Amino acid sequence: MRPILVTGGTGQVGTALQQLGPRFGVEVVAPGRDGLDLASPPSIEAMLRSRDWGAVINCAAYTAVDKAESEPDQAFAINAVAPEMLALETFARGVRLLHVSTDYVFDGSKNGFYAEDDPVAPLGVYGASKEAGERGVRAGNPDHIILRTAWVVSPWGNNFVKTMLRIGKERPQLRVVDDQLGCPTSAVDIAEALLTIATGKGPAGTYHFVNAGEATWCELARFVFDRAGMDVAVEAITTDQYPTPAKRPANSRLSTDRLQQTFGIRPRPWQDAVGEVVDALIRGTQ
Ligand SMILES: NC(=O)C1=CN([C@@H]2O[C@H](COP(=O)(O)OP(=O)(O)OC[C@H]3O[C@@H](n4cnc5c(N)ncnc54)[C@H](OP(=O)(O)O)[C@@H]3O)[C@@H](O)[C@H]2O)C=CC1
Ligand SMILES: Cc1cn([C@H]2C[C@H](O)[C@@H](COP(=O)(O)OP(=O)(O)O[C@H]3O[C@@H](C)C(=O)[C@@H](O)[C@H]3O)O2)c(=O)[nH]c1=O
Ligand SMILES: [Mg+2]
Repeated sequence: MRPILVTGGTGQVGTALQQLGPRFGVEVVAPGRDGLDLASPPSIEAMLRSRDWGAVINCAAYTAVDKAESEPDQAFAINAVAPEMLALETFARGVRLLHVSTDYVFDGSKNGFYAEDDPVAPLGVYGASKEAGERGVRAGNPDHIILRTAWVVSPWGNNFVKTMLRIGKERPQLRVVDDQLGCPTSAVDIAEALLTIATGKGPAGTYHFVNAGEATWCELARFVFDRAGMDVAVEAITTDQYPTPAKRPANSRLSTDRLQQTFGIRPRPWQDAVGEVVDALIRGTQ
């Protein structure tokens, strides 16, 4: 297969894609922001023109959920404007675009797991910017895959597991919200799904990929300390007791039925995936 271009090569999913590329027998080219700046249309155009790409995977994003509330222009520039430009540029070259999106496009009011066609209604700027990005991708390139995922963890970059391990070392007691339900997901598993799709022939459209099962942030925190063998007491609190600039959905569990049926991808339980991440962080290996 021709090489795959990955944006956001220094991020969690971008790093995982670089690591997995060889296993799929494909060259993954994954520049960081200095090699490909999504805020710069000429940078995007030049990178698209530089090689005969087999597919483009957009992993770059403005992911600071709370900060986005006070920086909406920056969030929309990277999460909405740039993906539409990538869609137009890939469409012009006959290249498939795989775009990673988020559970935060939903408002959390559903009882149960969200399907791809459920109505979106983001609660905050980050979610709104990602939702706008989805529309830009659909409008700009019919040959797109929008892969929504959630609660990404890995040994790299910033994520909830790393935050917990860090503050758990500083304090023997933590308070963590127990009324937001979601699907913790490993960046490595997302990368595997993306490469399976990118190197296959399945139909364009919107899909959900998360690890199997569900958890609250509090349950996830307790799992992490248990796995790490750390004696940290985690107090379950409500969202009201932990005020943040951005509102987050109370339920953003995603159903992966469509992806399983279409691509035969079977997500493993989040406990297996997150356990692997915790083990790697404790060992200091990646
Ligand atoms: N993290 C999560 O929990 C979730 C993430 N997602 C989505 O998954 C995708 C991947 O997320 P994840 O790997 O966690 O993200 P990270 O925050 O780990 O990485 C984001 C990447 O985007 C890059 N980036 C930001 N701004 C620019 C820019 N102007 N030009 C080029 N690159 C830029 C960052 O570069 P730099 O290092 O220089 O800042 C970094 O490489 C994103 O689309 C995100 O919205 C979906 C659900 C959950
Ligand atoms: C650090 C901390 C957080 N929390 C709460 C705040 C929040 O409701 C929840 C998660 O906090 P975080 O800020 O780590 O997670 P957050 O940045 O909201 O994570 C999201 O990131 C974006 C990019 C996504 O796309 C989402 O899928 C999701 O992964 O935990 C506590 O209750 N106690 C704590 O000590
Ligand atoms: Mg965060």
